[in-house]
Order: sequence, then structure tokens, then C-alpha cells
Amino acid sequence: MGGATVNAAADKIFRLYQEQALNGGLLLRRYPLQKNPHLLTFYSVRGILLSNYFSHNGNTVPLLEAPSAVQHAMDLIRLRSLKALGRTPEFNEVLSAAYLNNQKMSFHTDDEMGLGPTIASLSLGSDAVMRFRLRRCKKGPGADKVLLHLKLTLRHGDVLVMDGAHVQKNYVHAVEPVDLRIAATARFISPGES
Ligand SMILES: O=C(O)CCC(=O)C(=O)O
Ligand SMILES: [Fe+2]
Repeated sequence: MGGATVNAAADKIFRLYQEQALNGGLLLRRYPLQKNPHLLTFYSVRGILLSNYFSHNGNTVPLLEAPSAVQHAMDLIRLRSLKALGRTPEFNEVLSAAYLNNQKMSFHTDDEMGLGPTIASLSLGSDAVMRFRLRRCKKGPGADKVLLHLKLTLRHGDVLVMDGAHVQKNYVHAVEPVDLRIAATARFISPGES
């Protein structure tokens, strides 16, 4: 959910992410692709709802001290998730990934322990192709085609909502941006699982 007419907020957040990454306020970190294909760069916020912590590479600071890019991202995700679902899902964390130089996120599922059933991600920057495939393993020629369930383009300002634990249980997803892109993903994680 987004579109040219409602993207002033996304423009601002994208600019803030880049400014705050440049000036050191937001310490984005890159991981070697082979070692951590899932997350290339991440920044994580533990929100106001339960634990009230902002976390970055294992260190935590209160959400209110999180860079404004991350806080605004959370606000926009909440707003657009409400429009998409008719209710505001419970989120207490934002995980941000920056894709540079042809990086992509290969097929994975977000079914980590303690993760809530609704995950919503805000796309910033270049378009990306997102694919959903059945999680069930199928081998042999043409298997990819059979298992491919959904292919969509994520555009700047779009908020994609994965609603329900069954999404992670039954499907894996992959994201392949065209160029520089940042994704801010809001999730709910039980306090015990940090
Ligand atoms: O880049 C995206 O839009 C989604 C990222 C993702 O799937 C994840 O962080 O688990
Ligand atoms: Fe994911």
C-alpha cells in the first residue's frame, strides 16, 4: 500500500535512513553474504509495547533514543498496516535491511521462535521483486515453477503485510531489489526471545 500521491512520508524516511547512516547516527552493518545470507545489514528496534528497547547488534537502547528514521518507519508501517488489515497489529521491533550492490535476500521464512503472527515491511528506494514459494521441498526439473506461488513488485512506500503464522509455516519468501533499497520490517517478538 503506497503510491506516488502518498509517498512524501516514505521519501522523508528514506532520506533520514541515508543521512543517519552517513552521519553515524544509524550504524548499519554489513554481513558477509555467505555467512548470513538472510540479513545483509540490520538495525533492530525493540518497541514501546513490551520491552521498550532498541537493539543493535546485541546492544539495546530505549526506543525513544532510536534514530528518527527507524521511529518514523515504525509509525508509517503501523498506519499502513491499519489501512490494510482494519486493525493495528502488535509490533515491538523494527528490523532494517539495506541492500547494496546487487545484494538480495534468498528464500527464507521468518518463523523465528517467539515471533508474532503479523510481519509488515516498508519498502524504500528502488523496486524489488518479492517471491513466495511453498516451503515444502520439491526437487527436479520445473520444481521452482510448481512451487512459486506469488510474485510481486514492491515499490517505494509500499507496506507489505504478512498476516498469520500460516504464511511463515507454509511459504518461504525472497526479495531481489533492482538497486539501492532499504526495507524496514516491523515484527512482534516475545520479550523472552531476544
Ligand atoms: O526486503 C524486504 O522487503 C523483506 C526482508 C525480509 O524478508 C526479512 O527481513 O526477513
Ligand atoms: Fe523475511
